[in-house]
Amino acid sequence: MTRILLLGFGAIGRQLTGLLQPEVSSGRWALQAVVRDVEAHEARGSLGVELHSNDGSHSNDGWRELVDRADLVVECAGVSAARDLGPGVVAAGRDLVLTSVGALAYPDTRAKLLQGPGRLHITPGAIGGFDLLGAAAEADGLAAVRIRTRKLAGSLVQPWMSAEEAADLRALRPGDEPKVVFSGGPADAIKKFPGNVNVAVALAWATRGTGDSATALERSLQRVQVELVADPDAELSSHDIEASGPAGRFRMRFESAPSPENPRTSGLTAISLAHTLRRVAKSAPV
Ligand SMILES: NC(=O)C1=CN([C@@H]2O[C@H](COP(=O)(O)OP(=O)(O)OC[C@H]3O[C@@H](n4cnc5c(N)ncnc54)[C@H](O)[C@@H]3O)[C@@H](O)[C@H]2O)C=CC1
Ligand SMILES: O=C([O-])CC(=O)C(=O)O
Repeated sequence: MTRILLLGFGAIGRQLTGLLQPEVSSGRWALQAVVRDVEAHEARGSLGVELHSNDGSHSNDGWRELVDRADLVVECAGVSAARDLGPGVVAAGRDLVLTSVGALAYPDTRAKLLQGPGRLHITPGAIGGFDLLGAAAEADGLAAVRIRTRKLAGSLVQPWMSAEEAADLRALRPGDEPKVVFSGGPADAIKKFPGNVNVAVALAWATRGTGDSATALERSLQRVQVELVADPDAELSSHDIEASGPAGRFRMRFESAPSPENPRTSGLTAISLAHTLRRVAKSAPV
């Protein structure tokens, strides 16, 4: 039996649990989840997952024991939790699947996550096409990589915004002009919108090319250009990717229904994560 420990049991963790029922009900996989407040989660239904509470600190004994007993840890809690708790997982020799890929944009976290001995696996999440883009990047075939993400305005409101900025976003109504809320690189984007642009860092990871992973990712983060748009007409969250260079010109568009539990998150993310887990479990590289 493969013991999988979920860090976080929100929209992605709960949808993932449903998607993994074939493995769970056959007894091949067992799921546990670390949450902030067990009682609150039990009130929503634990979906058969054994829940444990965590005070958010990596020195918590309960958390360390759970990690030691797991075969695989799956982070789906947010960039901050990934930065706080992810490095300890790989240091303990456990494989970690990262959903909050934005954690890799922070050089100190990146160094620890890539240091091992546990292996780090990155889910493509809400976007895809990484096989082709990765191949082109490895052949030095890409010179420019761009991603434009559109989401409903309300899902882009952040705690650091002024009351006026937040109110302007919330006031956008269908038919109003879309508003660009960020334009720049993935490392700045993820600091400002940690729950919305993990895909931009994942795209930088996918197109990092060859060589030492940490150095290659840093270079790639400089190349990727991100635009984040609040779109009052966006029934679906969308990601438009454009990459070009000596290998050619590639355009991809991903549109997916937002998760009913968390409108910041595309429903496709958990679907992609389930696929990543199945590949990791078979030890195929993802
Ligand atoms: N790679 C991708 O394409 C995408 C990545 N994401 C990432 O996935 C994260 C989770 O997304 P959702 O499930 O939609 O968010 P959510 O807010 O619905 O669920 C996250 C859960 O994790 C819990 N949590 C946070 N810190 C914790 C800790 N230290 N210990 C235990 N539990 C903790 C929260 O209380 C919450 O219940 C996002 O914050 C984002 O970083 C989200 C969408 C796409
Ligand atoms: O789910 C999405 O559409 C993308 C997202 O939130 C992220 O990358 O953080």
